[in-house]
Amino acid sequence: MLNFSFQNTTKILFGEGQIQAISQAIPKDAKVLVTYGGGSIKTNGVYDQITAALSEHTWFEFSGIEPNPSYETLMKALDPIREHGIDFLLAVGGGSVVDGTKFIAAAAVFEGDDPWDFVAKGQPITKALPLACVLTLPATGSESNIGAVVTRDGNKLPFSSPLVRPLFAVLDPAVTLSLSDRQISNGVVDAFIHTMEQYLTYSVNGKVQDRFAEGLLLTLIEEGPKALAVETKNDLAIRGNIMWAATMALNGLIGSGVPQDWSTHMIAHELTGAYGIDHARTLSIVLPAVMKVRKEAKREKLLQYAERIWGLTDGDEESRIQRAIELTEQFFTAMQVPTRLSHVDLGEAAIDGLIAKLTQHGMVKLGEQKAITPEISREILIAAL
Ligand SMILES: NC(=O)c1ccc[n+]([C@@H]2O[C@H](COP(=O)([O-])OP(=O)(O)OC[C@H]3O[C@@H](n4cnc5c(N)ncnc54)[C@H](O)[C@@H]3O)[C@@H](O)[C@H]2O)c1
Repeated sequence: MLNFSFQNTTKILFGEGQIQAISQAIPKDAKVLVTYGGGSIKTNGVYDQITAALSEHTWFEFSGIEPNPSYETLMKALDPIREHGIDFLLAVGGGSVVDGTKFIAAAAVFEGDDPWDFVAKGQPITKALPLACVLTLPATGSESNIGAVVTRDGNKLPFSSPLVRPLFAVLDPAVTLSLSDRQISNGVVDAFIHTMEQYLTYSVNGKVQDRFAEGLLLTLIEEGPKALAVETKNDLAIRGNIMWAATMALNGLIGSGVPQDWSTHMIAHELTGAYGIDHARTLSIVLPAVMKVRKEAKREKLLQYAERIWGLTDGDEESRIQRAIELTEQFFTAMQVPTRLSHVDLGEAAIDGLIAKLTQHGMVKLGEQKAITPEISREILIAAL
């Protein structure tokens, strides 16, 4: 395997009732800003649990962080931070709220002209307010990683810094019971594709990473559909397995010491940026096409994936790979997400604009071998039609 250094400092507080643990986990003298989204936490009891847990803290709130959080919304949080001398951020929500809060944490103490510079221009983040989170939607892994994605004027861009890694993350599977089927699907598929981005590359004999990744993929394939089925959807053990799988899929562990792809994400971000399609639903469209177009470069891993995930050992290599891609698409369909651009009413006419945006965003050498040029991205989008 490749050399690596791995450190994940986020303390995980897993299990039912763990929200109350934030009363001890946040310093008593902190001035806390609780950040959240559109208010689902007010109807599912999470807000009340936060209020009870913070009864001895000084805290304020900032709401309205939307899915695919926007720069404009996030910048509004800087006023209450300055006004109240906030020195600790608690994100309560899904990946959008956690990502948005990471941006706020760095923007609040940014010393340059415009915080967008650390997103669009890669200006280094040298400080950030401490943050932690209560996760309400298992999907992104943002709760214990250093990444975030923010959108400005249709440009959806990632940034990362160890300084924005949450100090702790509460993972209570019970808070996911209020999720809609659509959000459950999105979360399972997002976690699945995070795993694939770090697994389906080329072999460096990283046996531990591969088998951890395969364990996550198998868990998501086994438990994902159960979280949608009427008889099992409220089963907390199923929710718990999905929640922990999603965290583990993108906390740095399975990606350490192995090549990583991320072309599916970079191409898919343009679909969200341009058309506002849910993150996971863009990934489920792009990944099968990446598997098809990059079949040769990924051959060895595709065969391993076919055998270990789908039990495919009969037939020639080509037919096993083909079948593994079909089964991946069938899994996505079972999870009720689209697998073609046509499923979201997009056709060939959209492709020029998406390629122009990718190029504008510097996404011109994507993939584990940096071999995916805009021309190959075009092939991928055509394969996804
Ligand atoms: N930081 C990372 O490593 C990383 C990785 C992948 C994706 N992302 C980004 O994360 C964002 C997507 O995050 P997400 O998939 O977690 O979804 P989300 O945070 O956008 O939430 C989706 C919807 O679910 C609702 N919701 C959340 N929890 C709920 C609950 N318990 N009950 C009812 N409704 C609830 C939200 O209000 C929202 O309307 C995208 O912007 C994506 O690009 C970040």
